[in-house]
Amino acid sequence: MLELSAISQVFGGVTALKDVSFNVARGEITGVIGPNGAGKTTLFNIISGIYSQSSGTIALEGKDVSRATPDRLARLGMVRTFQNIELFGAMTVRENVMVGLHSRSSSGLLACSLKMPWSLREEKRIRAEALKWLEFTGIADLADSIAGNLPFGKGRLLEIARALAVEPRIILMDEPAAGLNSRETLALAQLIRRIRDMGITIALVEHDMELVMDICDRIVVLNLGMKLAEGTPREIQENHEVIAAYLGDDD
Ligand SMILES: Nc1ncnc2c1ncn2[C@@H]1O[C@H](COP(=O)(O)OP(=O)(O)OP(=O)(O)O)[C@@H](O)[C@H]1O
Repeated sequence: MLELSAISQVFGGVTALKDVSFNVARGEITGVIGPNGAGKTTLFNIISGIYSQSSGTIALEGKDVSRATPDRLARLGMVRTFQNIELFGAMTVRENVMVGLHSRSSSGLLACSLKMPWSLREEKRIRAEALKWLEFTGIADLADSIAGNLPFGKGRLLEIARALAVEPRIILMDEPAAGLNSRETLALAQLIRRIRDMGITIALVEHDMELVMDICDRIVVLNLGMKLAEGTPREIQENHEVIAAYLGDDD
């Protein structure tokens, strides 16, 4: 689904990533883990088109997307969520999801805001579609609440609902469990599995080891900017180099 080949990133004199290669398999949950400063965020910013890597290539479903912008990646079916949730705080929960749907609709945001007759029908369809994704993520009862007033955990679910609404083929999740309590983290694990079971590929960066070991089909471990190991959760848990890297981490 997603192929990374020899990705390197140098910031000034600092090598943040060196020759990192791995594949994210279609229909699987792939976790990227590693001690602080390992290069996880940098790698995610490169994959999602926010940074342009110093060298190396990226292919999405066989298409070269090495220098693709986030917009182009979204058109090709790749979306991401952020560690620091990015929502339209003054809009309602439902409107936040509708924004993504409008960007794909035929009548567009302008026609809808002018309330053109054909766009009213489209608007109704989009409202219903948005509600469907709020139901899927379990926050439909909050549809008319102002997004900026949501508790953090619900905000994260809204961000995921908005990402799903554009019907991506792959979702990148940047620390989806950050800031969640243990009950919310368990619910998130179930939600992520349900997304995978719909056939959507998932790649995530995450610090919560229990969550990663629980939900990931495969795990890639970065350390000091390099790929240290790759395998099933069990293989990673038993890998001595991985254990040593984490014991050396004072996180
Ligand atoms: N914009 C930047 N400019 C300079 N150096 C950077 C930049 N971004 C990251 N780095 C450096 O690259 C290395 C990898 O950082 P990165 O944030 O990707 O690690 P990480 O694995 O995400 O860490 P954490 O788990 O703490 O979030 C670090 O040494 C960091 O200081």
